Amino acid sequence: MANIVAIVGRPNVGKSTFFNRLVGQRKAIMDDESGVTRDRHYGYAEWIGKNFTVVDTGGYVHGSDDIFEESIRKQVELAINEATVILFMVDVEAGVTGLDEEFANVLRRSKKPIYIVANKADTFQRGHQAGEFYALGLGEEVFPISSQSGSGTGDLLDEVVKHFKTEDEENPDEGIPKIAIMGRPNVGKSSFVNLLLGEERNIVTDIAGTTRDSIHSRYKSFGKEFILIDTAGLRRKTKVHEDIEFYSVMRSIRALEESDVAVVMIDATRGIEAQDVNIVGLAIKNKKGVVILVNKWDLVEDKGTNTAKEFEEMIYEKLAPHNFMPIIFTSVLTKQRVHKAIEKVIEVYENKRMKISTSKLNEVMLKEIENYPPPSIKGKFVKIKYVTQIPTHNPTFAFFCNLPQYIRESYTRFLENKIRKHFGFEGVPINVIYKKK
Ligand SMILES: Nc1nc2c(ncn2[C@@H]2O[C@H](COP(=O)(O)OP(=O)(O)OP(=O)(O)O)[C@@H](O)[C@H]2O)c(=O)[nH]1
Ligand SMILES: Nc1nc2c(ncn2[C@@H]2O[C@H](COP(=O)(O)OP(=O)(O)OP(=O)(O)O)[C@@H](O)[C@H]2O)c(=O)[nH]1
Repeated sequence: MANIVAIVGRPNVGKSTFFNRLVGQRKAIMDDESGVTRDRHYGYAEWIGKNFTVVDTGGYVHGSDDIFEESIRKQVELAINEATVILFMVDVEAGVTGLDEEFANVLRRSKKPIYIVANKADTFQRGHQAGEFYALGLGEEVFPISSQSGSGTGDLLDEVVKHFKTEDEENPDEGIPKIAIMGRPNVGKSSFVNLLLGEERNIVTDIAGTTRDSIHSRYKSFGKEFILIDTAGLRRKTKVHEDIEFYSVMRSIRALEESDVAVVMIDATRGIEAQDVNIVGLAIKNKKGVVILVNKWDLVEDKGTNTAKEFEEMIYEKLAPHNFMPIIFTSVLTKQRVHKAIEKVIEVYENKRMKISTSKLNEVMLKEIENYPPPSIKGKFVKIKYVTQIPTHNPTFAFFCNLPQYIRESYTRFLENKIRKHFGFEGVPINVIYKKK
C-alpha cells in the first residue's frame, strides 16, 4: 500500500511551495495570487529511504456555492480520505484565522494522524509564534517550518514517516499497467473513459477511499486490469473556462509522467493534426508506450478496403521516423474495437517490460551487424563486439564497441529496426546506446 501525505490548508499559506520542496520538482503551479493551485497535485517524495506520495490540495473556501470551489472542497475531502498522514498548513505570519478554524472543524472528524505545519517561520522569532496554533486543539504537534528555506522540514518528516508502513511490503500494483488517455479536445477521451469505467465498472482496489475518483484506482474492464491515471480530471467538467486549456495541458503532462502507456486518440473525421503529432512526440520523449486510437471511425463515410491502410500510412508519414505505434480504428460510440484497444494497451505494456537474454540478443544481432557493419568514417572502422539489454524501466540496448563516437544516427536506426524485426517491442520506444570496450 502506498503511503500518502496530504497537504491541506487555506489558500496562500504555502502548500505549493512545500509540495515542491518535497517532490523536488516544480510540479504544482505556483502563484502569488491565492487560489491558484486549483487541482489536486501529486508527486513522489522520499525521506530517509521511505517513499511516499504527496498530495497538494487546492485552496478550500467554505460555504460558497460556486461550482469550482465546490469541486475544490471535494478534492480536499478526497485527499483526506486517501491520506496516511495529513499536514494541516497554517501561516505564522498571519496567525490563526477564521478559515483555519473552519478547516480544523472539518479535519477534527478525520481519524488520520494530523500535524499542524506552521509555515513561513523563516526566523527564530517567528518559530516561537507557532505555539498559538495549539489553540486550534487539533493534531499531534505543531511544527514550525519554512518552506522557502527548508528549515524545520526534516524534524517534521522524521515524525511523518513513523506512520508509514514498512518498505519491504510488496507493491500491489506491480505488473498492472498505468494508462493515460490523451488527445485533443472533443476527440472522445471522456467517452472512452466512461465506457471503461461506466457500464463494466469494477473497481478492484482503491488505495484508501471507496470513491471512484481515487488518485490511482485499479479497474477491471473488458477482462483486463489496469490503473487509469488522473481520471477525475477527465470525467468531471467544470464550468469555469479561464485557464482551462492551461490546466488541461498540465493535467495531461502530469498524467503522462505517471503512466506506462499513453493512449493517444485522434479524430478520424479530422485526420492527424499538428497537436496530435506533439502529443505522440511528448509520449515518446517520456519513453512511454504508445497506442494510437483513430476514434469516431463510425463517422467516416464510404469506407473502402484501403481506407484504414491509407489512414495508417498518413499517420506514420506524419510521425516519421517513428513507426512502431499500433493504430486501432475505434468507435467509442458503437464500441467498435474498444476491446481490442484495451488488449493492445496491455500488450504494449508487456512489451515495455520485456527482457531479451544476452545470448539470444548476440546470436541474432551480431549476425545482422556482420551482414551490414557500421560504415567506415574517415578511414575508421567501428567494430561492435557484443550487445546486452540494460535493466531499466524501458528497453535499452547497449552495444559495446571500439569507437562509439564514429557511429552515425542512421546506423542506430538500422539497429533499432533489426531489434524490432526480431523481438517485436511494438508500441514501445527503444534506446540504443554505445559503450566503449
Ligand atoms: N516568507 C515565506 N513565504 C513563503 C513560504 N512558503 C511560501 N511562501 C510564500 O507564500 C505565498 C503562497 O505560497 P503557495 O505555495 O502558492 O501557497 P498555497 O498554499 O499553495 O496557495 P494556493 O495555491 O492559493 O492554495 C507565495 O508567495 C510563497 O512565496 C515561507 O516558508 N516563508
Ligand atoms: N460518432 C462518434 N462520436 C463520438 C465518438 N466518441 C466520442 N464521440 C462524441 O464526441 C463528442 C466529444 O466526446 P468527449 O468524450 O466529450 O471528448 P473529450 O475528448 O473528452 O473532450 P474534451 O473533454 O473536450 O477534451 C461527444 O459528443 C461524444 O458523444 C465516436 O466514436 N463516434
